[in-house]
Amino acid sequence: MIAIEKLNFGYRKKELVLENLSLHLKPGHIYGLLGSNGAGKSSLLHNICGLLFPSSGSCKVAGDNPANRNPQFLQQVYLLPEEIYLPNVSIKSYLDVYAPFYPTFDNELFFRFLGEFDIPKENKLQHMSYGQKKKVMISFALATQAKVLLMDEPTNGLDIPSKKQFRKIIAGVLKEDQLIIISTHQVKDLDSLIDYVLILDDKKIILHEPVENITDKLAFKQVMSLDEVSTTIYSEGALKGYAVITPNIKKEQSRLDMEMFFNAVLSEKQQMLSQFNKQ
Ligand SMILES: Nc1ncnc2c1ncn2[C@@H]1O[C@H](COP(=O)(O)OP(=O)(O)OP(=O)(O)O)[C@@H](O)[C@H]1O
Repeated sequence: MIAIEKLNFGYRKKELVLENLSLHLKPGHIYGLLGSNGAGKSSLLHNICGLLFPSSGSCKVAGDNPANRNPQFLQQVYLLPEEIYLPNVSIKSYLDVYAPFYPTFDNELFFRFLGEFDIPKENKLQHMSYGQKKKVMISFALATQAKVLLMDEPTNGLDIPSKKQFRKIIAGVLKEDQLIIISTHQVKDLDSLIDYVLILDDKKIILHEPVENITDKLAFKQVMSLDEVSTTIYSEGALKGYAVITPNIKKEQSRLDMEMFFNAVLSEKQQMLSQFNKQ
């Protein structure tokens, strides 16, 4: 569905933001795109949907080159941007104008999501808070049923109960022929939501793993003292003792702590990545 080969991209000629980046993504999955502030997540999403163009390399999405901006391609791809700016109209007028652009747009689904987010459908966009507007746009994005759905920091502006609601809604929407990428630096928000982790660092994708592979290779544990484990790769002080990541030699079951995993990959890069490159 997405095939990117040796992509180079920069806002200025001599300063690349993405360098020699290759990435292949399949439909039927929710990918979490993680990276520090300024790592280039938004730039990558914009290249995928044809709002920015690579300086070299190839980018194929749903069989098309996004840079061509073919109308048929654009109808299948939806980007929910990090910052949203909405016109001063009612929700209904917004739908009347923008929904027809997406042939697969489902009005019923839109109003169902709006209801789940507790947004009255008669509301005017100009009378809403930023978080409420974000919920309208998340509902709109999901109702497009676009084949490629890109969500850039979708949980920014949502309160804690709404983040939970967001997770619940996303978990129920994915279709087999659809692919969702959720980009964020608020790594915790992706817990129990995604099935693949992508980490963007140093201008490229340094990690691309299914969640179950991560917990197969690594064990996430709580210990009172670091002496209890001999093969710690990474540790963080926790309320009671330490949270640690070790190689999962005994094939123990543990739950992926997304935030700790992300911190560990950035701070113990070689050691963490080598766990996944072993045969
Ligand atoms: N319009 C622009 N012109 C010039 N440089 C830009 C522009 N937009 C972003 N950049 C630079 O490109 C780099 C990548 O930015 P990008 O917004 O893609 O990162 P990000 O991973 O999405 O960050 P964040 O998590 O903070 O949203 C940063 O160094 C940023 O300063």
